[in-house]
Order: sequence, then C-alpha cells, then structure tokens
Amino acid sequence: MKKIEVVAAIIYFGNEILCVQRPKNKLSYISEKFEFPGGKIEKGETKEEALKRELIEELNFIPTKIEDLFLTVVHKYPDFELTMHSFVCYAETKDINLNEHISCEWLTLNDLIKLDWAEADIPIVNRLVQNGQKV
Ligand SMILES: Nc1nc2c([nH]c(=O)n2[C@@H]2O[C@H](COP(=O)(O)OP(=O)(O)OP(=O)(O)O)[C@@H](O)[C@H]2O)c(=O)[nH]1
Repeated sequence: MKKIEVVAAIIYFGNEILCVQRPKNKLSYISEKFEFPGGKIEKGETKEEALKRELIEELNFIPTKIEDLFLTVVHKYPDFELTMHSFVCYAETKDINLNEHISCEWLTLNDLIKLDWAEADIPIVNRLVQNGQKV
C-alpha cells in the first residue's frame, strides 16, 4: 500500500484553533473533510521546513512559534497509509488566505468535535480535548 508522510499545524489564536475544509475529492473519505493545514514532506526537508512551506502555500501564513511534536498518527485509509506529524503553532492574527481549502473555522476545544474531520485527525482532536480538560 502507498505510504505518505505529512505534517499538520494546530494553529492557536488565543484559545481558538484553525480548522480548514478540504475541497471535493474522488476519495470520499477525505472529500470536504476538515483537517489541520499542512501537507506532504518533500525530499530533503525537515518536518519544520515542510510545515512552514505548506502554511505559506496554503494560507499565506507564518506562525509566530512552532512547538515540539504534538502527536504522530499512523492511519490506514483504503488507498494509502498516512503518517501525520502534528505541531502546535501560534498565530498573532486571524488574517489568512484560503488558497486551497473551501472554508475555515476558528473553534475552541469544546467545539472541535462538531466538525466532520478526516478520520486520521480524530486522535489529534481527542488528545487536544483531553489535554484541555487537565487541571
Ligand atoms: N494536511 C493535512 N492532510 C491530512 C490531514 N488529515 C488527513 O487525513 N490528511 C491527508 O493527508 C494527505 C495530505 O496530502 P495533501 O494533498 O494535503 O498534501 P500536499 O499539499 O503536499 O499535496 P499535493 O500532493 O497536492 O502537493 C491528504 O490525503 C489528506 O487527506 C490533516 O489534518 N492535514
């Protein structure tokens, strides 16, 4: 099975997190699903370099800070196996451009589960919510 390695950004503005919606796709399980912005790591790139490049390409956005790795998810979709490394980042503005996605929402932790997420993102969403519930 084809394997792809991806980086994804959990971007906080205050207590809100950026969620972006993918366009229609022939693969129904990712079509119009919500995800965290990011994309494939290219040859020779570090994860951080890939993340910065993808955020500029997709959103014209430069994070003020990128934290260490938050969670790596390995998920088997019907057509490929995804390894996705997620990183918490911070924004000092909500001013982004949607160059590839069809919509976006800035949501607090408790509202994240309301969206129709790509399956691979569910462990990340759950971990964010759990961490938020710790006192
Ligand atoms: N960026 C991102 N991709 C995700 C997430 N969840 C998830 O299943 N994916 C899947 O991981 C893959 C990422 O590929 P992509 O198409 O975004 O990457 P890319 O920008 O490098 O695409 P390209 O091949 O058009 O250059 C897609 O199949 C996407 O559906 C997520 O939260 N963020």
